[in-house]
Amino acid sequence: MTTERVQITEEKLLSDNWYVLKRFTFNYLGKNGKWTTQQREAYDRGNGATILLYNPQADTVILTRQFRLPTFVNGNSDGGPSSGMLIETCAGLLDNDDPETAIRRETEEETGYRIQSVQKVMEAYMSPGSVTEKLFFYIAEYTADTERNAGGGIDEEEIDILELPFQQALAMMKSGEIMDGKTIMLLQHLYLRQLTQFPN
Ligand SMILES: Nc1nc2c(ncn2[C@@H]2O[C@H](COP(=O)(O)OP(=O)(O)O[C@H]3O[C@H](CO)[C@@H](O)[C@H](O)[C@@H]3O)[C@@H](O)[C@H]2O)c(=O)[nH]1
Ligand SMILES: [Mg+2]
Repeated sequence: MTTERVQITEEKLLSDNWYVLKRFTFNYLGKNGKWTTQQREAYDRGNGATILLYNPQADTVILTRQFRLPTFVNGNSDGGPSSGMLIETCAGLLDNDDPETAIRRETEEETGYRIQSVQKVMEAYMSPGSVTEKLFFYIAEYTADTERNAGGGIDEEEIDILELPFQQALAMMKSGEIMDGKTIMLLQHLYLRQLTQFPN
């Protein structure tokens, strides 16, 4: 890939053991008008989608909880039973689907809910210094009558489904019990929407 300011000159595969880690060498035109040669590593897991399920009548949300190894090795471990467990909005990789198809699939696999209409909230790069992934954010309503199966994930996944009062989820964000970026973004989005009649 080449633009007026950036020319990628080499792409070296460092690992494709699971997802793909590459080292890029590129020429970069600085603000001072000089070209430098630089290197950066980038981890490519494809793009993803995430969703907050909200029941407006009951004022509750559906979140998930699962073991996340990277958090376990970076402070999320008190040695107790919740070591490495992270509370998150339902999320998954697109796996060649468009974002809306992917989030419907993931919602059913992980939470069991077969949702009707989904609303797009935003798109965001979540870790732009090292991870290529762009995440597509959604919100959808569910009710006690929404069709559902057991959920819990596929293959080796062990995903707990949490139905929480929205106010409790907000309090857990403030107390540090919820520390996942995408989850905080969606909870804050819903909070702002309620507070300000922010357009959907
Ligand atoms: N064996 C093996 N499995 C892996 C590895 N890395 C990931 N997996 C598994 O691959 C599956 C991918 O599940 P998805 O539901 O598609 O993705 P996700 O891990 O939930 O990712 C979503 O959440 C991330 C964390 O917040 C997001 O970063 C990402 O965007 C995505 O939306 C998970 O079961 C995960 O454990 C690996 O190195 N080895
Ligand atoms: Mg997932």
